[in-house]
Amino acid sequence: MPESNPNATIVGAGLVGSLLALYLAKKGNKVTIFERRPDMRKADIGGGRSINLALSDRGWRALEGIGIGDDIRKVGIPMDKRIMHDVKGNLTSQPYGKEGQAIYSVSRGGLNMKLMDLAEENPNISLQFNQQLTNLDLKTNTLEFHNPQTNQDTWVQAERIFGADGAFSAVRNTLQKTERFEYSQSFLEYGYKELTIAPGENGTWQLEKNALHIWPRGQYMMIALPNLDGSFTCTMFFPYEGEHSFSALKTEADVTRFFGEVFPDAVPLMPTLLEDYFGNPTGTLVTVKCFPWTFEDKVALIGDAAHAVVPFYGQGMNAGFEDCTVLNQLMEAHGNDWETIFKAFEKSRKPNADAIADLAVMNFVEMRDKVADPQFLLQKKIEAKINAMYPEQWIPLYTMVTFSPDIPYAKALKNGRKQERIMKKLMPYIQTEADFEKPEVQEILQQKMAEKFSV
Ligand SMILES: Cc1cc2nc3c(=O)[nH]c(=O)nc-3n(C[C@H](O)[C@H](O)[C@H](O)COP(=O)(O)OP(=O)(O)OC[C@H]3O[C@@H](n4cnc5c(N)ncnc54)[C@H](O)[C@@H]3O)c2cc1C
Ligand SMILES: NC(=O)C1=CN([C@@H]2O[C@H](COP(=O)(O)OP(=O)(O)OC[C@H]3O[C@@H](n4cnc5c(N)ncnc54)[C@H](OP(=O)(O)O)[C@@H]3O)[C@@H](O)[C@H]2O)C=CC1
Ligand SMILES: Nc1ccccc1C(=O)C[C@H](N)C(=O)O
Repeated sequence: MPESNPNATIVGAGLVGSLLALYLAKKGNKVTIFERRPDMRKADIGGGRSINLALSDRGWRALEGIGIGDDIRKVGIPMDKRIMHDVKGNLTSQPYGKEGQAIYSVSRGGLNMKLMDLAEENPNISLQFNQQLTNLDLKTNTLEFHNPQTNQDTWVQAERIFGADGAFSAVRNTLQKTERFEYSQSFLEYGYKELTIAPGENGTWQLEKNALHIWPRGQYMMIALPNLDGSFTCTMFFPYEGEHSFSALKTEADVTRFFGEVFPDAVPLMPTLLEDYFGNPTGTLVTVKCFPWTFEDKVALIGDAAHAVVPFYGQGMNAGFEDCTVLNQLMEAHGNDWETIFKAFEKSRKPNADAIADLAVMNFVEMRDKVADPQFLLQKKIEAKINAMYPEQWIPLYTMVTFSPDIPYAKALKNGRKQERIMKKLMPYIQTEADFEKPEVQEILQQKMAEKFSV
């Protein structure tokens, strides 16, 4: 029993679904969003487990496209460096980019609610909460939603459906049953747990505010991102099994002893450690790849539903927001020719989604292990010098991914691999920053750069 016939039906009012609605409405579409959860602005349910997120240039570009970049920037905390904490509490730091470049810690719930507010203000967007997609019939483009609060089911016949329903997407589940649909999911043998560093007196920050803090411990790590109220949200990435693992920490005494040994400078700042550790769920870490992302001119996957990546580059949402930027460009180029838009969308985005998936896994090794190695930090300083010498040809990988919204992820990955090969040749000659000036180093560098190295 069809109930309505909107132009665009979005499943999921998460970060990407809410932003997508604004872009679609801007292009004259009438949009209805169906969200499984209650309205987070009314219910005290927060914004999910990860309470802050790192927002960077791809994300900013998409937010600026709907005119809210400045509003969000006001409530974001710039983090211009990593600060590493060793087991004795000694600190080292590594800048993310050049002077003035930073990633921003923003509240996940705050950002999602802001996007929902804007969507609700728009007369062409309707938001429906407590509507869980339970069935999708691709022949008739009919969606079935279940409202767990009223126990009622609703059927909606849609013209065009966008699956923005996250890493465990129900829309994708339906596409999986179509012919030749490629799908893979791969879980890390690690989970994550969110913990808290409390605010200091009068809402001050007990660690350096404008930094992302890392406690790299080889096979595992903890990180902390600042919040506006002076607290930090910590995330512990830890194996499920093994000597140092979730399964090995069973009692309060286990947790107190282990954290005291491996994160001694953080523990005194974490008065709710035991409450958080035993009260918060252990999250899974998954990469999902699939293809195609679209079905005829009727259905498209977007955001995590199309490409869930592990969180270690802080790019999942940024990549989903970039999907919206690209879709918007395609709507501008092709008007209402949705078949062309969908085909071009998946063709352009798929290689980039695959690349950020690989980059994210690589960044886990960098964060939990390499950043503790002085030789790695030296290499990063040398790369900054090469960048200063060859600003057009040599842009550090982190900068290409994070601060260069025009360089596709796939190109960044390819160039990053080339750079790594060159660094492997140079670093054996370099023990200090001054060694960069050595003639043999300069000679190898010039020779490699001459071999047609361009971004
Ligand atoms: C620990 C962690 C840290 C992260 N940190 C960062 C970071 O710093 N920077 C960054 O860019 N990214 C980060 N990410 C990734 C980021 O969270 C995701 O990429 C982003 O949330 C994807 O947005 P989305 O809208 O596609 O999916 P989601 O945010 O998951 O939204 C999906 C929405 O769909 C709804 N939904 C699900 N199923 C149904 C259904 N059947 N019917 C109706 N509605 C449904 C959900 O309730 C939800 O509201 C992190 C992820 C994790 C796990
Ligand atoms: N790439 C990654 O490693 C991960 C990414 N994310 C992304 O982070 C964002 C928000 O996270 P958050 O709000 O915490 O998400 P949630 O974990 O709250 O939401 C995901 C929902 O998906 C369902 N689900 C199905 N299979 C699994 C599974 N194996 N593990 C966990 N959940 C599963 C659960 O629904 P039910 O309770 O009905 O079974 C769960 O409530 C989302 O974008 C999500 O896509 C989240 C986790 C991992
Ligand atoms: N937001 C995150 C969530 C989980 C893990 C890492 C991040 C990061 O942002 C890491 C940052 N880009 C870094 O490379 O230091």
